[in-house]
Amino acid sequence: MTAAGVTVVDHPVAQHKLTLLRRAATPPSLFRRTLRELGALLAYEALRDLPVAAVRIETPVAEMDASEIAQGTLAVVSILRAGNGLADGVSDLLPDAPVGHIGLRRDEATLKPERYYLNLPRGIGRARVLLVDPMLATGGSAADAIDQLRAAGVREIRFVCVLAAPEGLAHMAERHPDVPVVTAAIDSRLNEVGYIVPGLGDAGDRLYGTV
Ligand SMILES: O=P(O)(O)OC[C@H]1O[C@H](OP(=O)(O)OP(=O)(O)O)[C@H](O)[C@@H]1O
Ligand SMILES: O=c1cc[nH]c(=O)[nH]1
Ligand SMILES: [Mg+2]
Repeated sequence: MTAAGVTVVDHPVAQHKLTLLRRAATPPSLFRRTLRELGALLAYEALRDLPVAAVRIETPVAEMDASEIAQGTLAVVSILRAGNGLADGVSDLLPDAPVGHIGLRRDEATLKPERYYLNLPRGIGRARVLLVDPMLATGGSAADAIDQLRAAGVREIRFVCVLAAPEGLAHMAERHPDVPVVTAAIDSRLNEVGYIVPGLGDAGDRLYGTV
């Protein structure tokens, strides 16, 4: 467990969508739509304590004190490629939050992440960052993405995934104990080629039909 905590979103709607993602027979079109919907549900839970600003508004009936998420409070960062499937759902929920991208690909032999792209929104150091990637397997990709966010001056980060392996959670606890993890499930283990078991396969390939 990470010191900052692991939240498993066990809501029936989230679990139903997770089952669709896990099924090998689910085609990319349904996988993409479902990952997007689950991204919104997981982000909703991960942002439960996001600070809001007071704002005076007029309803058709009266003036009142209301609350809103101020511009600059939140940024979303997606770990390419598969993270984009979740990030689209977060953008459905919070369309004004800027979205950054960190390009990482896992080397099939070493299972270590290789960097190939970085594009972060201006002023990201002042925002809380929701870092999204469906799979936390060895944890190498998430930990490296967090290293890059820290180097850019980000202080508060939450990591949202669909599936976490115990090995990935242990890696996060060691490298980034202050980063909370929100996931739809914790699976049993990694197999000999670093895939989550029972898992859902290669999230990027299933999202983009590149299997
Ligand atoms: O926890 P780890 O062991 O680092 O593995 C998880 C990473 O592997 C997958 O990406 P992949 O490298 O397959 O890239 P893709 O999204 O482009 O398919 C996944 O989306 C994570 O980024
Ligand atoms: O099971 C896994 C592990 C890493 N990356 C994936 O896409 N799936
Ligand atoms: Mg992949």
